[in-house]
Amino acid sequence: MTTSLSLSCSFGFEVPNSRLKFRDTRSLKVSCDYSRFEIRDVSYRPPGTQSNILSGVSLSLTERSFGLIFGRSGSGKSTLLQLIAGLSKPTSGSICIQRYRDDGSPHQSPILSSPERVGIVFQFPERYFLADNILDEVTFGWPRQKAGLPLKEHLASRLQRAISSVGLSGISLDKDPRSLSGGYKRRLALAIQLVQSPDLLVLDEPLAGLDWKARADVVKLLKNLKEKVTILVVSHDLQEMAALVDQSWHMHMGGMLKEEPLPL
Ligand SMILES: Nc1ncnc2c1ncn2[C@@H]1O[C@H](COP(=O)(O)OP(=O)(O)OP(=O)(O)O)[C@@H](O)[C@H]1O
Repeated sequence: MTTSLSLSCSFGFEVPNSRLKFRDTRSLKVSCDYSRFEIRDVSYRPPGTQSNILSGVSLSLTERSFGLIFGRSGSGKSTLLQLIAGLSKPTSGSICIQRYRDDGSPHQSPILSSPERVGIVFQFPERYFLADNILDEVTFGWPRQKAGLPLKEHLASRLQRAISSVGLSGISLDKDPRSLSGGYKRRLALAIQLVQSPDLLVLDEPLAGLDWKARADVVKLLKNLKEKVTILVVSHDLQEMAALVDQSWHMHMGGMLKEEPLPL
């Protein structure tokens, strides 16, 4: 006789096999909470202007899934990413992380999203590299002299995790970031954000300007990353991204967002 033990996934809790077989007749159920990243009725009008760029935008993305926003140029996609990353504030509405019980009921009051919880990789991130070696580029802004040993060890382990999760472990950290190939520059841009352990990673056109090989390389990397972090992408490259996408939204002109399948 075998019994199924069903385990549902939790935030920050790895369950490699979701169904385990046991020699018993009793059915055991172990279940856990999950989180969703939520945009609730957000509108945005830039200060000093008369019309909204975004109007009543709502979106809900389950943790460790991959969301994609597509739409015409000028519809408001990049503006939405900037609000999500905390670079501008919504005129109305809220952006938060909501925990749910496994029966779907909200667990507690939502936590308002803050810039530390979100990593953003802009279009052509390599244009913003400042340092002349990879280590300085990734650790830019970290405490230099004052940090004690425990903090330094903690930062070093985060650095190691971020570097290896984007497949840069084999590359010398002394290397000039500008000498990397196009695909590796994108890996570095992702590592810079991952080192902050964000809850959400937002990427604006991650494949733009890359050759076919680097594009395939970045898609493969994103497939691996989505196991570890929630990802929201703005992209025109729908065909190449399709296999990764769990949920998709169409940004219509006038900044109105609707959940729609990819138009392939
Ligand atoms: N600060 C601002 N003040 C006034 N208008 C703005 C401001 N920022 C963006 N816009 C306008 O808002 C609209 C949406 O811009 P946004 O860059 O978000 O579009 P997008 O969908 O990301 O376009 P693309 O795909 O070309 O990047 C555009 O018409 C843009 O000119």
